[in-house]
Amino acid sequence: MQNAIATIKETNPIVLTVANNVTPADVANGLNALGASPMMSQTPEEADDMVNIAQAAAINLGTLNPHQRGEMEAVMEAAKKYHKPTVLDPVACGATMYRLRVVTELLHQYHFTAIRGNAGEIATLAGVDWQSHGIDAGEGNADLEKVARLAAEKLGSVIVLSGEVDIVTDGTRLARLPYGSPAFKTHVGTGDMLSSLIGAFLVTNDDAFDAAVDAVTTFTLCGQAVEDQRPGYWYPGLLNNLDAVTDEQLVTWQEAFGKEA
Ligand SMILES: Nc1ncnc2c1ncn2[C@@H]1O[C@H](COP(=O)(O)OP(=O)(O)OP(=O)(O)O)[C@@H](O)[C@H]1O
Ligand SMILES: Cc1ncsc1CCO
Ligand SMILES: [Mg+2]
Repeated sequence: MQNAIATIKETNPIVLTVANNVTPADVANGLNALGASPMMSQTPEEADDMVNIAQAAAINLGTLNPHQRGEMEAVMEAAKKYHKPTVLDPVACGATMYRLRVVTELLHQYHFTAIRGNAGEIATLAGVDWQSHGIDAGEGNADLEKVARLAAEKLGSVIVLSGEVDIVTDGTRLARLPYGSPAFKTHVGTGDMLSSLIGAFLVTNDDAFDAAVDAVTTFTLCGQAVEDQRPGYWYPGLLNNLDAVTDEQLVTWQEAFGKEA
């Protein structure tokens, strides 16, 4: 979509996030700065109503527990019923047997429009050998494009494999997006923010691949364009840029920061 950012700022789509308990404020403020309307809930009893009024839903596995799993299922049931786009953030899904079992079962039960994770998380979903490091990507020598494509083919979702270069693929189309900066790694939860922001962009475009490309491009350029990249200054700068960014500004930044990926 040509005017995805303007559309979000004009229409304020509600993005329901089943958040982890580490970064919910970051996710809410990131969505809010861009112009979307964040909403969080932990109660299965209201999941149907919540999804009904939301335009998209994001599920974050960060601090998964059995109660929250019930909430995730209730939200996904409602998303199916109301035809709302969904995003999964499979935080550290290979780190424990419990997470691996729950994510495997969730992916059997439900289809997600998009899935956003780091290399370790997407490799786990694709069934590729990789040494994750807790919530971080860790190390491996698999070809990340192949890993992302495999996951997309296996799950039928748009995959966003984030990192220094972000890879977006629906199994057929593939984009390598080179924007961003090391500062992203200094703030815990930038991945969680990106996952819920993808939810907002999915509302602007029926083509989930294009929507995910727009989301990644917007978020990473807003972070790269911050003048002072020191951790204590960078994060407020990121929020300032999400607040001020326009579709035109994005093109200007893309031309200024453009590099081969
Ligand atoms: N080395 C890097 N250079 C540029 N951008 C990066 C780099 N590493 C991560 N990013 C950006 O940081 C954001 C979060 O991606 P990352 O892969 O770090 O997620 P994550 O591991 O799930 O993070 P978190 O656990 O903190 O939520 C993405 O927008 C990505 O483009
Ligand atoms: C630090 C941490 N632990 C579980 S979730 C989370 C936030 C990053 O996803
Ligand atoms: Mg993460």
